[in-house]
Amino acid sequence: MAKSKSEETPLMTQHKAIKAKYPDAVLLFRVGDFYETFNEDAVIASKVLGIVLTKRANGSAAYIDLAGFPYHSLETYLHKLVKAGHRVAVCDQLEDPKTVKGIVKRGVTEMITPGVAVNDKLLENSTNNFLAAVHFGLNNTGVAFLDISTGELFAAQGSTEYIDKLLQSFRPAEVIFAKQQQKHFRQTFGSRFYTYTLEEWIFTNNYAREILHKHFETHSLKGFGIEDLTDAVIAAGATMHYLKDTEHPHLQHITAIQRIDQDDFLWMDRFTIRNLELLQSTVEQGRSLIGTLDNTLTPMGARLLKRWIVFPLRDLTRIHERLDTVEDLIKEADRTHALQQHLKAVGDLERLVSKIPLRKINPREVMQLARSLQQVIAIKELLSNASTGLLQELHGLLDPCFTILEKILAEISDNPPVLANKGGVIREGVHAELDDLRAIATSGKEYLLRIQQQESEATGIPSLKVAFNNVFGYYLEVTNTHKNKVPANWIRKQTLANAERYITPELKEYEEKITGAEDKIQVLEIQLYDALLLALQEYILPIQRNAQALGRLDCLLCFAHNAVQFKYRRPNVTDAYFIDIKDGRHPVIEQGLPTGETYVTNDLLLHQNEQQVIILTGPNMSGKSALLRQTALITLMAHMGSFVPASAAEIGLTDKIFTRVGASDNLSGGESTFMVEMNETASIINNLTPRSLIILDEIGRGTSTYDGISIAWSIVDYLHDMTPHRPKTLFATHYHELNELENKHSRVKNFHITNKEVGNKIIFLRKLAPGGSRHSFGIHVAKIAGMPPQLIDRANEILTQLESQHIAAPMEQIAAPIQKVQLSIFDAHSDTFKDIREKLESVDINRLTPVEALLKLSEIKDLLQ
Ligand SMILES: Nc1ncnc2c1ncn2[C@@H]1O[C@H](COP(=O)(O)OP(=O)(O)OP(=O)(O)O)[C@@H](O)[C@H]1O
Repeated sequence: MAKSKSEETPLMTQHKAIKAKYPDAVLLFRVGDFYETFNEDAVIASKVLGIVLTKRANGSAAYIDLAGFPYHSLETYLHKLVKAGHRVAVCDQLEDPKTVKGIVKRGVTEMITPGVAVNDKLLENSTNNFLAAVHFGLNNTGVAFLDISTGELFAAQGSTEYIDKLLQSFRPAEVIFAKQQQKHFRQTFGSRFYTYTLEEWIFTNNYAREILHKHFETHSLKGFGIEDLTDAVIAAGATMHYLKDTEHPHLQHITAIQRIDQDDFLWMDRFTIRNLELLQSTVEQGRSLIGTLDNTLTPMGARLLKRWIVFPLRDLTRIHERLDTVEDLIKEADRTHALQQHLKAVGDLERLVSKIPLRKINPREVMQLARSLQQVIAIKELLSNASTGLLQELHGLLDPCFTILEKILAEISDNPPVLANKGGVIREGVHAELDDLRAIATSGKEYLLRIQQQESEATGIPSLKVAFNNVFGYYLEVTNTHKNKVPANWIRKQTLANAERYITPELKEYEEKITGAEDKIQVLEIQLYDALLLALQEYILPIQRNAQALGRLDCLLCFAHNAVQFKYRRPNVTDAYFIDIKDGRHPVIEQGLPTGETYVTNDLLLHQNEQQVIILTGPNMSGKSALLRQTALITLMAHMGSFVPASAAEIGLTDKIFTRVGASDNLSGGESTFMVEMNETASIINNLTPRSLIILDEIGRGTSTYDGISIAWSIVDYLHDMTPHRPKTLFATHYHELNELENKHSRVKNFHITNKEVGNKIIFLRKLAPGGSRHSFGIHVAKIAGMPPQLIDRANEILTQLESQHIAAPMEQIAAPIQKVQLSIFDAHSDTFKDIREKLESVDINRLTPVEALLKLSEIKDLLQ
């Protein structure tokens, strides 16, 4: 039949049909030895990958854009496309082109998105790659986090604030939710994440349960403790659905759902995780806590440590268990050293085992898995006489899986090739037929060498060689100098610049024998390898248990290592209501100090009944923020079961740590507005308990001075008067007016960070001392920063003038900001708030200084309570 005018090629018709199923993904379309992209995909690929964009004829239809790359570069290019935020569908040839007439069958074999990736190049060893699903229910929000590369699946539900904290802790590479909830998601969580929306029916209870029951082969989700958490179930179901949607049907390595329970962990909201720089520094090239503490030896340990940091324990027994273990590991130094040596030789068991059902594990990785299991034998042996409960538990969990280990070692050769079809994967002696075929292949090869020698002698061509290529198989190569010696019965196949290539009937006869054997060897080796993988599949669960146990052991060994290396001490974590730190240091700053400088240590006591609120003043750059954060970090580390940077520390059990930093510290992410600062502060005040620790760093500075003082003042008032909670609070400020509060409240104490003035220079002593400070030396810091001398002189002049003036504070300046403060801060006192304002209006405001006005305000409030 004649082609109609606009008819495209069959290849493009096939491409169009497949692309229609993946409209929002870049389709990598395998054609021979290349992955090609067409049309809009080609434009993207050429831009992102820097490959040439060309045009190609498409039958009698319009020309199309085209860009491609060799198939063996897939991983490299995939990485670039996904990192650039694209979803990629890999479309492979599903038949051998040699055996098919006409167009080869093709289909998408894998879809890669930022949150669904198993390719090594896309993954970071020490970081999980989580896909998250979020579902807003009627009363709760559900979330699930799934890492297909490790098989871990977590689920939780609760308030949006809780889910926000979990999102900050797990830092998913991609978040999915229902299309209809898009606006809600943006309003609640902003645009911090790479997101993708799915149809609403996927986020339903029945569908989620159906998909989860089927996958886990259960009738309920009780075993995972999430049966009643409908929104969490929906989210977990959505993640599993998404994996199947992205062409990942083999998920036997996802063996459980782990419930995350808010009450099990010391609570830190997302602002605290950010402000304390737990996972990431807030400044470019700065160090985070994880960057300092992570001395783990395995990827499992490194990933787990990140979770231990954002989910510190809240259970005294479990904290002590970890501390006891760290102490024991330090004491038993020889055993610890041996454990470390064996752990170093363990591969990424979690990710290796996850590749089994996905059929992505190569022979070399199978061998790595076996060698890791051999280390398990040695580690288990070393733990056999462990004295602490935790090490005994780990000893019990370790299982070298002897049967499969022996099978791998018996069947896979010592140094196998990466690709199963390359030959040499299976050892000799495993399969009789394979051995016979190998004998033929090798003797054939030896024979070819003999031919080479014989022909060389017969023709007198010394440089003659037998070689092979894919086009005409085995051939004889003769350099141009000896061309004239070639016998007449040789058939010339190719002429090169310096040589000619020939074949002979004898050569072809042997070639058939050898290649026949080699083909059979390849088929047999792949069969045997597949059978081994099938057997290995039965061991997914025990190997995962090993991986988890080794991850925990690694974290504990890391704590022991840090304790010795950084001179950390065991904290005494008790159920008291105070925090008493002796010679505390900031774990991150102290490691980053230039050589020769030492960190100035400080003692700090926060006590619910005596020293509940500390107002900390001192010059700019003196170390206020460092002291605040080190107190929070020491408390947090103690709750992780780690030793701490202090000579001694008594840490009362803490259930929540809140940190807030004045707005101008957080200029990134569009979160620098004063409103955000106030929202954050309001959310602390509404969530406090007697075991909470609050770190406030220059709260109120995001607005005018009077507004700021008023807010800071009323926050301290409020926290002090919060009976019976009395949350322990550290408040650093440049508002020296707040020092007045010590006289007003029994549990508010002033401290300052000392400095010394030598001539016109300030030396920071960084020691904490009782009493408030009156100066911030901001102008001095400006001078150090290199401001021009004229500017500095002028600033000093203005400062002197201001200090000598009596600045009256119009009462509106005090009252107005209070209106601005979120009403939620005054939730319990909303009537009081109204009364305060009435009383305020009756005062002759023009006569008062700001501080007097605030005292008045406070008095009025007290009166009304
Ligand atoms: N105890 C200490 N020992 C040694 N160096 C310290 C100590 N405390 C702080 N520093 C160093 O001083 C720098 C400034 O400290 P920090 O940011 O805590 O000052 P600050 O008083 O909060 O300043 P500002 O009021 O300007 O925000 C830190 O980055 C650190 O390098």
